[in-house]
Amino acid sequence: MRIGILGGTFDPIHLGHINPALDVKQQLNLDQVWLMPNHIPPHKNTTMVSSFHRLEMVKLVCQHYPEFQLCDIEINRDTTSYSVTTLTLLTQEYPQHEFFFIMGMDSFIQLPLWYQWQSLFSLCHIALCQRPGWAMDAHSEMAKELLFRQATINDANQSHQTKHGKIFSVNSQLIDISSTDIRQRLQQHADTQSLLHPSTRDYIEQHQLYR
Ligand SMILES: Nc1ncnc2c1ncn2[C@@H]1O[C@H](COP(=O)(O)OP(=O)(O)OP(=O)(O)O)[C@@H](O)[C@H]1O
Ligand SMILES: O=C(O)c1ccc[n+]([C@@H]2O[C@H](COP(=O)([O-])O)[C@@H](O)[C@H]2O)c1
Repeated sequence: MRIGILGGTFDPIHLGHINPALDVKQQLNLDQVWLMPNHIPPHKNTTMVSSFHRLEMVKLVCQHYPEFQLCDIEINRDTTSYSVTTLTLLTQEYPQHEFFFIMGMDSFIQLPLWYQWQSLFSLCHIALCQRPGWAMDAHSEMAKELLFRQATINDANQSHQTKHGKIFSVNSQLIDISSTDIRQRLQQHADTQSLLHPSTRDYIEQHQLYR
C-alpha cells in the first residue's frame, strides 16, 4: 500500500494539519494517511500539554476521518523521535508499503538540521505542502535537493517508479494556522472556531487545556 505519514507534535492538532494531509492523500492517490504524534519531539524543548492529551486529540480526529489512522510508534517511544529511526523501523515492519513522509515548507527548509536527514531519502518519499509565511531560498541546499528529486504526481502513480527518494510538491490548501497561534488564542480566550476540528475544540474545552 501507499502510505502517507504526517508526523507532528500536534500541540494541538489543527486544520492546517488535517486539510493538507487530505489533499496529499487525494492527489498522490494514497491508500491511507497515518497521523504520527511524537512523545519527545527532536527540535522542541517542551510541549504545553501532555503526550496523553495530544494523543487523545489525534485519536478523535482519526475517528472522524476514515482517511486517517493513528501510528503510535513515536508516542510510545521514551527517547527522542528522530524520523530516520522511525522510518527505518516502519520499513522493516512493513516492507510491502511505500511511504510518503508529509511535511510543510517550514519543516522542509529545516531538513538539513535533522538527524541523518539524507538517509530519509533511502526510506521514503517526501510529500511537500506549502505553508503560508514559509518560502524556500532559491539558492539553498533544499532548493537544489528539490530540483534533483522532484517528481510529478503522474510519476507517483507509476508502479515501476522507485519506492523512495522522490519529492512530490502537492498543491494543497494554504492554511495560515500554527499550534503556537492556537495556544496563544486559547490562553487569551480568543476564537478558534475556524482553526480546529470540533472534536479537538470540545476536548480542549472539556479538559480545560491551554488556559
Ligand atoms: N498550516 C500548515 N500548513 C502546512 N503544513 C503544516 C501546517 N501546520 C503544520 N504543518 C506541518 O505539520 C507537521 C507537524 O507540525 P507541528 O505539529 O509542529 O505544528 P505547528 O503548527 O508547526 O506547531 P508549532 O506552532 O507548535 O510549532 C510539520 O511537518 C509542519 O510543517
Ligand atoms: O529526525 C529529526 O531530526 C527531526 C527533527 C525535527 C522534526 N522531526 C519530525 O518532523 C515532524 C514534525 O515535527 P514538529 O517539530 O514540527 O512537530 C515530527 O514527526 C518530528 O518528529 C524530525
